[in-house]
Order: sequence, then structure tokens, then C-alpha cells
Amino acid sequence: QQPYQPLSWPFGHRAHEDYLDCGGTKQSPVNVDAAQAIFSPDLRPIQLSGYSLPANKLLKLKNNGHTVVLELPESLALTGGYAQQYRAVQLHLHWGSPSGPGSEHTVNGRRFAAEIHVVHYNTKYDSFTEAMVHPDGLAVLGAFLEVGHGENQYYHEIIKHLPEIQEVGQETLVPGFNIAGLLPANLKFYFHYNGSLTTPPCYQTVKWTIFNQTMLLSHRQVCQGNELLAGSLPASPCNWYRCPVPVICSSCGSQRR
Ligand SMILES: NS(=O)(=O)c1c(F)c(F)c(SCCc2ccc(C(=O)O)cc2)c(F)c1NC1CCCCCCC1
Ligand SMILES: [Zn+2]
Repeated sequence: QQPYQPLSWPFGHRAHEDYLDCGGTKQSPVNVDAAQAIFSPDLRPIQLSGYSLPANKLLKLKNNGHTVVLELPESLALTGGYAQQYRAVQLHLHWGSPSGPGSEHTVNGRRFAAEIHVVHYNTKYDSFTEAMVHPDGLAVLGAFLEVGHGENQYYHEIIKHLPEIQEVGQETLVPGFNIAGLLPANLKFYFHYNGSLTTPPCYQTVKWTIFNQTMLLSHRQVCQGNELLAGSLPASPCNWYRCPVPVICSSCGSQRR
């Protein structure tokens, strides 16, 4: 009996469609139907290397109008759970809005408050740009964010800088910290499938890992994230709303002009 229960489920696809944009047969996000998931003994625990960064390593945090993106050095690597080596490019967050939760994937139809994506590219390709058009080019680690009791100290390292990038295009520098703290402690339980970027160019070149364990943030932290992009254009029309301004954050009642 394996020490972990990674799950995957079958997705048929025609090879030549490997990176059709948006109209293809392997579009993400998807709803994970846990009852349809198949235990796969070949899937190994995800292993992270080089994720703990010193405070003197400054990382660019940018509001690109769709989400908040933290650029990551290639020293962060996936060394377990994938057949090939992948190195980090960036991480970004899919927040909700005062009108509702913002996770892109759902599980049994349930949408979570928010979702983090850590984007990596396959090092057999010379660059991220080249990798993202190949079926095995990208690996994205995803985890759901929920409201828990206390403040999450790792998400605090990002959220505390959000006031500095309230406008689209603004960026700031964030001191390094342990990026692994943004992901679940248990990297053995996950869903895995072959899908796509969830935003144009929608390339069907992503090996998705969606962790079972969720990340717990305080009510206030989720609210702060929801308010950052409340007036921005949606990244993907299906789950982003252009919120009227001023925005009342329904969960904590604060008003954002
Ligand atoms: N879930 S996801 O991984 O598909 C994804 C999203 F859903 C995203 F919504 C995003 S942000 C929207 C795309 C975008 C817009 C502007 C800029 C910029 O001005 O720099 C950059 C990107 C976003 F950046 C990503 N990831 C990107 C995919 C877009 C192109 C390559 C960049 C790295 C991964
Ligand atoms: Zn994403």
C-alpha cells in the first residue's frame, strides 16, 4: 500500500491538439470530481528544492491587472513527483471579489475563496517561452485558500505589500522568504491532470498538480486579497467580475474606493 494517495483521472486527447488555444479539448480550469479520480501508484510525492530564499534576495511583485504575480528565481526546482525537472518562473494568486470566491478549479462543484498557482517550466527547453508551447513544457502547482482562524505568516509576506501595488502596472520588491510555506505541508496528496493555462494564450501544455490540503488564511487576509483587484479586468471571463466601485467587502465590511 503506497504511503500516499495521489489521484489522477483519465483525459483522452488527440496528440495534434497539444497546444490549441482556448478551443482545445484539454482546457483548464476543471471541476475535480473526486469520485471519478483514479489512484495512480506511479505518482510520487512532490518534492521542492531551493524554495527557502534569504531576505536579501528581493523578488518583484506586480499587479498586472488580472492578478498579483511574484516573480521567482530559477533556483527553485521541482525535484520529485514529475518525470522531468521543472524550474520556477512565477507564482500568482486567483482572488475572489466581494461578489464571490475566486478559485479557478473546483472540487465536487465547490469553489474556494482563492487559489495559488506556482508556475514552472521544463528545463529540457532553453527558456520558459519555448517550453510553454510543448505538451510537457509547464508544471503548475495549485492549492486552495480558505478562511481559517489565525493569520497565515507566509501569505502575510505578500499581502502586506498589496497596498504598494493598488494600481495596474505597479510593482514593488519583496524580501525573500520560504516560498514552500505558501503550499501545503503535505505534498503527498494531490490530483494530477494534463490541462492548459487558464488564461490566453490557453496553451494546453500544463501538467497540473492540485493539492488536497488547503491553505488557511485569516478572514482579513482573504478580504485584503479580494479588494486588491476588485476594479480590474477579469483574467478569464468565467470567474472574474468587474466590480462596481466603491466596493464593499462583504466578508469584512470594509469599503474600497
Ligand atoms: N492560471 S495561469 O497560469 O494560466 C495564469 C492566469 F490565469 C493569469 F490570469 C495570469 S495573469 C494574465 C495573463 C497576463 C497578463 C499580463 C501580464 C503582464 O502584463 O506581465 C502577464 C500575464 C497568469 F500570468 C497566468 N500564468 C501565466 C500564463 C500567461 C502567460 C505566461 C506567463 C506565466 C504564466
Ligand atoms: Zn493561475
